[in-house]
Amino acid sequence: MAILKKISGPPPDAKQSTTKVKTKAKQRYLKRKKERKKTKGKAPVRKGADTDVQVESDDEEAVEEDVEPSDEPDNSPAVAEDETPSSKARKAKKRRKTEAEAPDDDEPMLVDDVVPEAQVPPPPEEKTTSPVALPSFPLPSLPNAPSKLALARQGLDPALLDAEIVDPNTSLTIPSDGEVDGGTYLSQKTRKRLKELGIEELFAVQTALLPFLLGDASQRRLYLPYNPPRDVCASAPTGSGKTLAYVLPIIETLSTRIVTRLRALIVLPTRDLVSQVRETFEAVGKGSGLKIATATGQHSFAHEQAQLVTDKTSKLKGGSSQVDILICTPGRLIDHLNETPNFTLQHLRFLVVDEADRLLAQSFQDWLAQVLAATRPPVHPTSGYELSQEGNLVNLGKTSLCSDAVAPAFLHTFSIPDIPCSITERKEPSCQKLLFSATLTRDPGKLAALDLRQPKYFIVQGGKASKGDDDGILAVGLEKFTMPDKLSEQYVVCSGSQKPLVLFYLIVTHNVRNALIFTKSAESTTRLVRLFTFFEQARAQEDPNAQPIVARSYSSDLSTSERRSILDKFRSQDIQILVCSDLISRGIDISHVSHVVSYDAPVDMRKYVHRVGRTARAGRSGDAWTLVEEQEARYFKSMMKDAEHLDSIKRMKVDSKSLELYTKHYELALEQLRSAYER
Ligand SMILES: Nc1ncnc2c1ncn2[C@@H]1O[C@H](COP(=O)(O)OP(=O)(O)OP(=O)(O)O)[C@@H](O)[C@H]1O
Repeated sequence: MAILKKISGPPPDAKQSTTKVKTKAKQRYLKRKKERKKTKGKAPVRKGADTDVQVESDDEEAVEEDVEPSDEPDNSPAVAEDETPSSKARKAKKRRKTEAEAPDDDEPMLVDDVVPEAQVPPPPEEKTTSPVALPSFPLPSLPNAPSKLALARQGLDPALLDAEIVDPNTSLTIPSDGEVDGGTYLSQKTRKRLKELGIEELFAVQTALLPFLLGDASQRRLYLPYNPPRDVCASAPTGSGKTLAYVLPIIETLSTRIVTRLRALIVLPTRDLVSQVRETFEAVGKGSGLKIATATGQHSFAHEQAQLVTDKTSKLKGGSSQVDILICTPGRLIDHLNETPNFTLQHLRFLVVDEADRLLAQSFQDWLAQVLAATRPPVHPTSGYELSQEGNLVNLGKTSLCSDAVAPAFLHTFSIPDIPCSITERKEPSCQKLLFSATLTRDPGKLAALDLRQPKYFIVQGGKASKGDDDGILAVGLEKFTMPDKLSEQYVVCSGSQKPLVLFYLIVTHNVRNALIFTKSAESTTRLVRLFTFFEQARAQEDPNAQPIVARSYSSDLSTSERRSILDKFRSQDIQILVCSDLISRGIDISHVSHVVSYDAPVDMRKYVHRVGRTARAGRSGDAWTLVEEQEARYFKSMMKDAEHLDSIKRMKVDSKSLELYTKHYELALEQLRSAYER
């Protein structure tokens, strides 16, 4: 605005009025001058028009040069001398007439009021020159879109630039016998155990993590108070063996323990996952002597307490753990932290957060902050001892001290005020955090809550990316999700009313016998299972040779024991189709799942990745189908496009003619469902 004002000069009104004043004053002055001349009779002869013009012109110049002389001509001595009374009267009459003829707005502008030329501010340039066009400025335009690389770099955690990008096809054969570990860093005993379990080689994520966690002998110790270990964040596709990537190092490191302390804590989002991970620990750690427990709320609190601690009566600074490894859900963990006497996390050597992005989003009782606080020594220790006046150490009776039960980093809690000694030296807790997920967030803001210590990132991702180069930065910065190698993905667009029929058609025509079908809610799982059961009955009635497919629902509506029984039946293939909510979209490992169907399309890419990841696990092949309602198609495609995944998912067409084959059975099933709900 300021610039515009400057350019355009004073407002037009002001300019006009200045011009007007000058012109009229000039006119009046010239008139009077003429009169004076006439009166004096100095020019009795009437001049020609040309001469008149000339005179006027001369006078005008004089006025231009010196307005001051417009001092009342009446007062000029020459006039005063020559004036007769009659001419005076005439002049006065003329002046009155002139003033009367002047327009109203001229009223205040008497000759006396004319601003002398010298005082008039110089006229702005525009007045005399032709109007100048406003300077033209370039039109505003959008800046160039930042490059992908620039976007990827934005806000990138510096630790991510140092991320190790692992090729998903990397593997390492586990040597059978003998002392040579073949670069696996696994003990002979563990290797033997793995062979018994049918595991012949390490998968990509395992080949990267084992050397990092076990390679350096000094880092394998239980306590590292002066050289605390670096934390680890691992992102690898679904079914790529992340569980063994932490189970193996934990078992190898803890097997050296002499006394039982809670040294590994594994936090998982669901009870089902807790049971599954426990099975892996038990299978691999068989014969290691390590004690494993779970806390999920499946059993009574007292029962769990009895499993976790030996002594609930006296207060022990170092705790009294009965277990080496605890696998739990966050809610129950907090309950034990707050209410189970002698349950302590001070000895933790490993804190594993599996499905980390999901757990970080879970703010239940601020569980993470509480857990992290429990692994750190208190800032202001309250010693259970004080010095008597005689200088003796007096036990205040608050705690029983058994020094070898206290973690080194917590020893200073026993220091006696004002007496410096070696145990007052601050030591770091030895707890190493290990984070895992197929969709691990790389947002430093979200990971900040974990207070990671020099985190080392491992990213299992295909392509030509490698550490530090542009592709590597793109790979880590843009959160691209990697799918299992042998996963084939398709989607079908159909109307909402035809969706169940399309699903049944696909199941029957593709002879699907091991499938997980995901719906959006627990309630819709039940309804869909009922409809499918009626459909199968209708089909069996028409064709006695047809083997009805058994489907069951699996959701949070069921009790834990019911869920376990259903999962067992599905694993043993007594149930062929499990219609489930997203409760088991993460982590659940059922090897024979051949198809995953998203009956209700997932609303975010993370959910999609975890759902489809229930098939094509551990190098097997699998199919993922997504049923997309017509009105959802645009959103679904844009979601895929944003994730740079649209090219990998193919559209499958199901024409209405094909559906006619089963329309009769479907309508019958619908009828039965309606009457079932009416009942
Ligand atoms: N080295 C290996 N050799 C053979 N099978 C393996 C190996 N490592 C893991 N597996 C098997 O691969 C399957 C998938 O492993 P796991 O459940 O750990 O995958 P994940 O990466 O945790 O997947 P998700 O992200 O879905 O939780 C399991 O059945 C596991 O037993």
